[in-house]
Amino acid sequence: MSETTRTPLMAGNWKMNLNHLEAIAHVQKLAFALTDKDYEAVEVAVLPPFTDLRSVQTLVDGDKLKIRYGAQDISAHDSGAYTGDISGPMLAKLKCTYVAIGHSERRQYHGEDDQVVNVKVKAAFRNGIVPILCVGEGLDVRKAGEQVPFTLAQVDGALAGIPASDAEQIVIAYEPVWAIGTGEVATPEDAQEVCGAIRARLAELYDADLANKVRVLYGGSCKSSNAPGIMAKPDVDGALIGGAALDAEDFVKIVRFRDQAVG
Ligand SMILES: O=C(CO)COP(=O)(O)O
Repeated sequence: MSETTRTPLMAGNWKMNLNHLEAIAHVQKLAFALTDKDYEAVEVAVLPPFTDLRSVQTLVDGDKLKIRYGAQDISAHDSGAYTGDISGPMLAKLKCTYVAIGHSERRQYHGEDDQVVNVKVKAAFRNGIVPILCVGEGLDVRKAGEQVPFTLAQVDGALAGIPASDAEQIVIAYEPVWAIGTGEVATPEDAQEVCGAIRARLAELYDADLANKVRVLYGGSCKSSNAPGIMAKPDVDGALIGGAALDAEDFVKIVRFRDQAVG
């Protein structure tokens, strides 16, 4: 399938890093470096910890920055007795564009399964926030060669009951768990295999038009040195970046992946 109209999304997942003051400094660095040309070519987003979001919003609003931002998780519920949770209406009030859902660290450390991910995807859409749905296999699954069926089962689970009018806006990030924070990046071919399979599944679940609209990202040890090769693949429409997103210079280089030779 062609990549014709999809604008790549480069989203920095800060995970549990940078307090609200560091967040302001970091976004200022990005804002200083990024140009209108960058924003025309690529959509740029940051996903800071909850405690940073108000500061980031104030900076982005006040200076009319073109950087988008979002959260790393969302409650399945819109309000009530859910101690420690943050709701969709709260994120919408802070003008979050995106929310990451089902990140492997949430699945691993917080026991989130496909059913939980599904209700969180619904909560995001209910509140006008675009989910960045994270999927991907662990090393054992990869070694067994089962990465495609495993990842597609996660996609099926997350999208159960989601109408096409919502699904066409979703972003799906393929993040093989064995590549996250390990320095062991997937090859461009590995990324294409699963990202292409995800798009084909969207065409089956919905239709080819919708599948052609949805951005499928790669995540896992993505850096400026390996981004050009991975982004050159037809079904990879950007990246979800962890460690390298904390380095403003490298993150900006990833945004400018087209300026670099495919290595
Ligand atoms: O989990 C990730 C982004 O969500 C990827 O993390 P790293 O880029 O640090 O491997």
